[in-house]
Amino acid sequence: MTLLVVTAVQPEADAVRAGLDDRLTVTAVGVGPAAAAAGTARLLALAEAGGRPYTGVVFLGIGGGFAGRVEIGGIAIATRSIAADLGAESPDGFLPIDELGFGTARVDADAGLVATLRAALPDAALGTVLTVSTVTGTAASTTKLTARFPDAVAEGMEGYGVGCAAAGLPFAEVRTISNVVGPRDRAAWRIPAALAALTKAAGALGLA
Ligand SMILES: O=C(O)c1cccc(C(=O)CC[C@H]2O[C@@H](n3cnc4c(=O)[nH]cnc43)[C@H](O)[C@@H]2O)c1
Repeated sequence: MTLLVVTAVQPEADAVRAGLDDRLTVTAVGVGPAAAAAGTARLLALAEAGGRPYTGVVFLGIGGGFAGRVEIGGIAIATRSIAADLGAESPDGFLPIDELGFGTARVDADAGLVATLRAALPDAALGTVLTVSTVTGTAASTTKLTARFPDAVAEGMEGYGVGCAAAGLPFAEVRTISNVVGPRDRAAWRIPAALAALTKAAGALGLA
């Protein structure tokens, strides 16, 4: 498989590069679903136009972990990436786009990629990884998300966008945990620990 490996920002790409073998390239495509989708789609299109198409896409980056599911410094492997805030607000609560009939907020991870990643990262948490445009920062929002997505293990801002750009190519999202999803506490973020775990997680891709 010729994998395109993408991250959100350059420090993540640098951490991933430290764990990758030379066969794979890694590119920072930007923060948030729109930038990540656009950047990933451009890289895929350029490779295809150049006659050297990628055959799979993996996003690696730091993320927030849901309490009790994955610890800070731990690793989460997405079984699916879901845009948690893609839909409509209503007096009766949030209506996901899937219920509105305008498409889906969900991208399933490739089973083969997930199996490879799980084998290489046996301690990783497995489950839904949520994509948001606004980092969750209150207990109330956290409660709403965990009620809607009881199998959510982590939260990020790019996975769904990258999965959309993959457009049916095998896709996977891996998050290393920098913080607990909940009331904003910037001082509690452990970005260096999450970046170190990214380097470890990247080594798994050499098996893909
Ligand atoms: O709130 C802050 O002061 C703050 C400080 C440092 C970083 C941020 C971010 O918003 C980083 C967003 C960036 O990192 C990913 N990420 C990491 N943790 C989370 C999270 O709990 N929820 C969503 N995204 C997270 C994200 O994918 C971005 O690339 C804020």
